Amino acid sequence: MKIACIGAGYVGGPTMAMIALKCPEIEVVVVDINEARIAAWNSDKLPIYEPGLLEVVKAARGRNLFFSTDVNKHVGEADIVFVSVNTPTKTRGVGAGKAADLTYWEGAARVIASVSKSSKIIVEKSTVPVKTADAIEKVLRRNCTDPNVQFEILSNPEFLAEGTAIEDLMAPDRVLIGGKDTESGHAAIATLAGVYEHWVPKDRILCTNLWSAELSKLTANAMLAQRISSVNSISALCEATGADVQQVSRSIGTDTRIGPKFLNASVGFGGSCFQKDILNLVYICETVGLQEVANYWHQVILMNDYQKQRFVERVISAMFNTIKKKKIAVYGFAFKKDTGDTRETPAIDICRGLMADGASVCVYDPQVEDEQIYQDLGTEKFEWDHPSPRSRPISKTAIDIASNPMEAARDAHAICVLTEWDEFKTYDYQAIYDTMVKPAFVFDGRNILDHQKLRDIGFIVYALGKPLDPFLQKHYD
Ligand SMILES: NC(=O)c1ccc[n+]([C@@H]2O[C@H](COP(=O)([O-])OP(=O)(O)OC[C@H]3O[C@@H](n4cnc5c(N)ncnc54)[C@H](O)[C@@H]3O)[C@@H](O)[C@H]2O)c1
Ligand SMILES: O=c1ccn([C@@H]2O[C@H](COP(=O)(O)OP(=O)(O)O[C@H]3O[C@H](CO)[C@@H](O)[C@H](O)[C@H]3O)[C@@H](O)[C@H]2O)c(=O)[nH]1
Repeated sequence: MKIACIGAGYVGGPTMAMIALKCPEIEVVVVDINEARIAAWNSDKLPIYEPGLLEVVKAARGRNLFFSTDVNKHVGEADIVFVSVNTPTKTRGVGAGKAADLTYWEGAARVIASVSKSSKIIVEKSTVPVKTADAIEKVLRRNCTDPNVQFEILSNPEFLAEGTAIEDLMAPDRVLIGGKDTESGHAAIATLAGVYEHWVPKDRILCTNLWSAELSKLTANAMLAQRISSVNSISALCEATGADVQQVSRSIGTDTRIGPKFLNASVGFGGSCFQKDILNLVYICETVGLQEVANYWHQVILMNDYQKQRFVERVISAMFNTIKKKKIAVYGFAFKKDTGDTRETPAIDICRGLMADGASVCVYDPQVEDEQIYQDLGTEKFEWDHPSPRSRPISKTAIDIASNPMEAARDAHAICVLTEWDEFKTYDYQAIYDTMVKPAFVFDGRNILDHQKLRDIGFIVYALGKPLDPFLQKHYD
């Protein structure tokens, strides 16, 4: 059997590496039009940072795992074609700002149709709107000239999270496969399930109809993001009442009906998926006339925007309502720990918000490349991406990036922790404090530091969703 995967990104690369590792008898080729990305997959400096990924790639690469730019050849030869291309939010035209842009998906489908000489199973790995399989089937059927070639389309959404992709792929909570309720549909589902059964227990492989699988992916992300927005809304209430959001999270999370995960209050959720997929869900609801349902889910995004804005305002008011010309160290730019990915990271809006008030921001992140930070802070965002008028592009010369945490904090008035990197917990904060302007502030947007220890050193500490430091209360009560 030969598998080809179109799209060598955060999903295509790791998922195919895992399939190749676990199924040595299957040839797996990941193809992409981006030559630099393919070259990086063939090197020791992979295009994405993901713990454990290099080991998995090295174990299978050259044996039964290959990365190539020859899309036509490998797709043409494959029995199963996974499509794992990007499906970003549409930026213009009908549905701009909400609907998923399926240009890359349709492009992939046209390539598959044009190069196929044998029947294939086409697997939707990308996150797509409900009913995409229908549209793709039409494109495939109308563009394939060989009448003997049949396509069976399956939906097999991916649930891995960045930073834990290898763990998630190694032992997934479930693998979801949606297909048609026909004989050929069932056969295709069985073939794909057979691939996963090499390492995933059968009872974790869920089979549904196509539309349930497509909708389940959007719903899972909406529900996960909704938990974060819910707990973030409570973090604001905690600060106003003297309750502690971590205590509240623990108290409610021990109720088995609620569960403990995804209840960490934060500066807001980021990443390439949550906002995009909720906007997509909102758009689907609107197009079928369910405006109240659309409004309900849209509120999850509005609460996320509010949380980022609230953090910026907290920093400004704590520092005597002026941060003009004050150096502020930002620890962490990635949207979460253990990844170098910055797509939709809350750090963009927060850095811009601080700089809009005149602060001189100095960023330190253990994984994010400097060029990425310049690009993220310097690029105009779309209207639906920056409800705060403060979120304006920043010129490269105004952005300061440090290569280590000491350098970032030297002569700074404050440190803002925006990503929960483990290494931030291990620093010598006494040494850092000694180099800072006094009063020295720490704004812990992830609640990862030892706040009592920091207070003992002399820092004024703001911890998200926790009772306010008496020093800060003077300025708010
Ligand atoms: N990032 C995640 O954690 C995650 C998790 C689950 C699902 N998803 C979904 O998976 C999909 C892919 O996400 P990603 O983060 O891997 O995106 P990505 O942007 O990292 O990778 C997509 C790749 O597809 C390539 N591509 C686009 N059109 C192509 C074509 N016609 N032929 C060959 N290559 C083509 C691009 O060059 C790019 O390298 C999205 O739909 C996303 O919503 C992402
Ligand atoms: O309690 C929490 C948990 C997460 N986050 C933030 O939420 C964002 C998203 O985190 P996470 O979901 O762990 O990472 P993603 O890689 O975006 O993964 C999500 O999006 C993927 C793409 O669809 C799905 O496959 C995954 O199942 C889903 O978790 C990050 O900014 C986190 O810091 C919080 O603020 N509090």
